[in-house]
Amino acid sequence: MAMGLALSLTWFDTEDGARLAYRLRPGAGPVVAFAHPHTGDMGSFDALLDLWDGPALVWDRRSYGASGRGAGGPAQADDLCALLDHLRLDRLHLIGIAAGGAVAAALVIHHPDRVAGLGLACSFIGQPHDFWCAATGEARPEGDAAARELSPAFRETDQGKRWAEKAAHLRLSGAGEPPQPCPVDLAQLAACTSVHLATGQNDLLFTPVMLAHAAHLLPMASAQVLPNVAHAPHVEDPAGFARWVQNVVSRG
Ligand SMILES: O=C(O)CCC(=O)CC(=O)O
Repeated sequence: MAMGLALSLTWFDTEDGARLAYRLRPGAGPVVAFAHPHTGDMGSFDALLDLWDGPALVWDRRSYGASGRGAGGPAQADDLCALLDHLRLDRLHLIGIAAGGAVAAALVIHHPDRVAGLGLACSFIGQPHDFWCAATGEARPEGDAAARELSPAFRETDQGKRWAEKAAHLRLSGAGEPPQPCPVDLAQLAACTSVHLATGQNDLLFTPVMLAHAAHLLPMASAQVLPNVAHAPHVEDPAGFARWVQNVVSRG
């Protein structure tokens, strides 16, 4: 069952000169594209993609991992749209984690015909964190990235330590800087079908209470709390996360 990504690293040049790194595993059935969070790059899906053996696309978002910055032109969702055009992927399933969720949601709003099913995990959905704190009365957690984003037990594991090293490396390399625009209008998203929300039971950043508020704002969406994980469910529990992704794909 474990296949990893069959194809090696490939590159796509945007119009403004950002060289984007991606991996595509083709095959029968719908492609699922995974948009990574601010604390990771496409490599953060390695364990998940050892379990998920269907067609898949991952890429380093502009300025993350191996991808360049270009002249700072288009919004992030435009990068994804250009990549999909280049790959001739007319329609796919799209999963966005944390900040990757804003990219995924923005693509769906502007190109609803291209996305068969949208899954947003641990995502502020393009709103500032203060928006969710004000709506729920919850506060921003303290501490470093690992303290804010990982379950306490997972932090102590080798994978947890590797996650923290990668997050620190990305921060030092200026990944995500300057911030790239990715506006998401929740009212527009509410008009989209096939939206699925999730967050980790232990997520201190996008808490289960915030998830309930998001489900209130997006009443057409399904909402699920993923057990025993925090803000990086794809890394903490790849098998459980793969089951949620399968659910998104099955429900379309
Ligand atoms: O922008 C979001 O939805 C969440 C931002 C965040 O949690 C940082 C990350 O992507 O890891």
